[in-house]
Amino acid sequence: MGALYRHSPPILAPVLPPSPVRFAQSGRSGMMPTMKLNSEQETAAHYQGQAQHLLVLAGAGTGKTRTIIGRILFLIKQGVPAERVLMLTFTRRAAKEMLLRLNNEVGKVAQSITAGTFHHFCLQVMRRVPKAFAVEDRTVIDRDDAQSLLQLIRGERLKKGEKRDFPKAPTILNYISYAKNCCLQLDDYLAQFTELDTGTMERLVEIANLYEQRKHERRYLDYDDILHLFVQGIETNSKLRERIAGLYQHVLVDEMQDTNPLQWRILNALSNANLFCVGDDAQSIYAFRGADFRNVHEFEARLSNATTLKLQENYRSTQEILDIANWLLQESTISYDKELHAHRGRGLKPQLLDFESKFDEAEWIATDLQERHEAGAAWSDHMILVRSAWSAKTLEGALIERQIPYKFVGGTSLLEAAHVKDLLSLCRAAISAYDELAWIRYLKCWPKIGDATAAKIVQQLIELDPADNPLQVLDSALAKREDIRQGIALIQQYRAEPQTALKLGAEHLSKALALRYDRWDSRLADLRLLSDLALRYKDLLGFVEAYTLDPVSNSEAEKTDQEDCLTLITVHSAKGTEAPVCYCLGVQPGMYPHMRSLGDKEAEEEERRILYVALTRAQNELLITRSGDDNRTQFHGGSFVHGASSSYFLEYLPIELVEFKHFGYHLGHGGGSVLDELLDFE
Ligand SMILES: Nc1ncnc2c1ncn2[C@@H]1O[C@H](COP(=O)(O)OP(=O)(O)OP(=O)(O)O)[C@@H](O)[C@H]1O
Repeated sequence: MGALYRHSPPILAPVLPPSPVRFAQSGRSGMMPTMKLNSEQETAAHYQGQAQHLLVLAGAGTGKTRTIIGRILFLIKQGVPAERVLMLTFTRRAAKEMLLRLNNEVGKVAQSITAGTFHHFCLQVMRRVPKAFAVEDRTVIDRDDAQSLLQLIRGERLKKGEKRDFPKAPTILNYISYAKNCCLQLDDYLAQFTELDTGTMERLVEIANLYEQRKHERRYLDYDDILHLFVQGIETNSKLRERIAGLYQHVLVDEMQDTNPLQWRILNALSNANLFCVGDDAQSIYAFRGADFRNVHEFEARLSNATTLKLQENYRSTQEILDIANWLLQESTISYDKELHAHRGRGLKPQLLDFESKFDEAEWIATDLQERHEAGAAWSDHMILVRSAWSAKTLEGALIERQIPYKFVGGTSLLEAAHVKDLLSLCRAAISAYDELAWIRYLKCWPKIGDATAAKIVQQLIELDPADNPLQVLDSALAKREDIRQGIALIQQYRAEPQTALKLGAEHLSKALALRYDRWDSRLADLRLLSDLALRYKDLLGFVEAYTLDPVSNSEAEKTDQEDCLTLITVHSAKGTEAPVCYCLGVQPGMYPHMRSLGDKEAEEEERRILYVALTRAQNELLITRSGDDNRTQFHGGSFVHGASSSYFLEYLPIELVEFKHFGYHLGHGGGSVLDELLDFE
């Protein structure tokens, strides 16, 4: 248990409403509070019309989360047992937040709802009936491990001369993953979407087949296998499908625009239930993972008895902020058919700020933040949106220099840190004798164990009968290494108490790792944090799987301890978030759209949607900053002109939509140039 949030303990005490309403036919006693919905939201949340399936097509900030929660509250009020409700979200964080809000509204009954990502849900089902899906004893591996395995096979199969120009392991994994999520055969996918020559394609398919075989032998499941095997299981076994589909009366899906064709097949299999899918086609930004927003556009055509409702009233932002977002979508060749209206009315014009260099840009933002804070604003009222962790480096430098507290969301995940992976390897090795990657990593943590010894032991482990304990192998092959044996024995003993297992495992590994890593004390603190996160899990496998599927970022894990701080966030992590003051950093040519997508119309469109997500996070103030620190970019009549990027999204931005300032290098912070007065010269 544990990957989903079904039986987690109540996180917040239930808040009782002023005017109690009894549950209708559920037989439960309890209070039913009212949550304010506008008429569009209410029409969707309280829908009782003819259609069985509902698509709620909603713009940014129009209350999608509120509407899904409103729907669940309504269903419970109508007597639908909470355990018959399945809620599928895009991230674990979203599921957790929604359950918290439901918990606040209806108390403990919320814990009976099944909620999580598609991957969590499928894995949870497969763990209940492993034989039916042929996933007994299979360990989930993350992308890093999947890459290591592919790299191993690539190294074995390719001759020396071949290696240099052949696609690398991460690229091969992307191909395999994309083809699986889009339900395509790998060779068809390669022929259709890549320009590889026939020979390379054949070798690649051969390597991919070996990868599948090796995963099978080592009893691994990679992320895509989870969905793939689930779909295979339910589509080939009608009894199984009926049993699973029969569990739920209502299936609610958040961020529908980011579902892929494989996920669509899962929804299709569950469509005996009533589907309630919420999405925004203008926020579809995961095409690189196979997301297909036709799942939204073709919803009614693909399902019989389906209808669409719209939410267009935005509660987050002022009209000036929405005007620029609306303009951005209108410029597209795709018809998003969306015009956001601000419920809050008018406010401040967004600012478009040009800097000579990214250093000026970072300095200016840091100063601006400091001034706002000194004037009484909380740090947490501010959010800075960036394309990638890398593009935020200069800004981070400026924040650190001025001691501005911030948390980074979307950065390196805690589970990607080497020492954390070491501890998880110990856990995985103790759980499965066949987990080659985990065993090699764990064994090599210890002094005097190199590749050759580790490989020898792994070979013996792989030949072990499933009923045997791997400790037998250690006893004979490493008789004198009590340190190595003890780690495995400890974890095996505490498998049902993950928090204790991780705590004792970390202490035990300290003996080996303290010599290996610098700043061991701070690394040990990460390991303790991991053990704290395991508190609400009932078994170690559940914990390891949940966090392998959706790694927690350092900053997310620390969030509870952080007091007031600003948020630095990648746009891909920013969906569903908002802040009174938002800075969109680096919105210059070459970034929106990104250089690498130029010329590919679909990819450029996705870049437009990324910018749309970024702009629509702001509640009161939006500051769009850009810097032209390379010589290819020059200031020219209100917008940048960039040789390689005529499709720059803000190239023809109507100047009246923003308050424009250009900060010359010599001007410093706080002033535009008198030359700006020439900007409206026709
Ligand atoms: N009916 C309402 N009355 C008051 N405030 C509302 C209402 N509906 C939504 N809001 C507020 O509007 C903001 C945006 O809502 P929410 O985050 O649910 O939107 P969303 O559609 O999921 O946005 P996005 O997809 O852009 O992340 C939140 O602060 C929410 O509390």
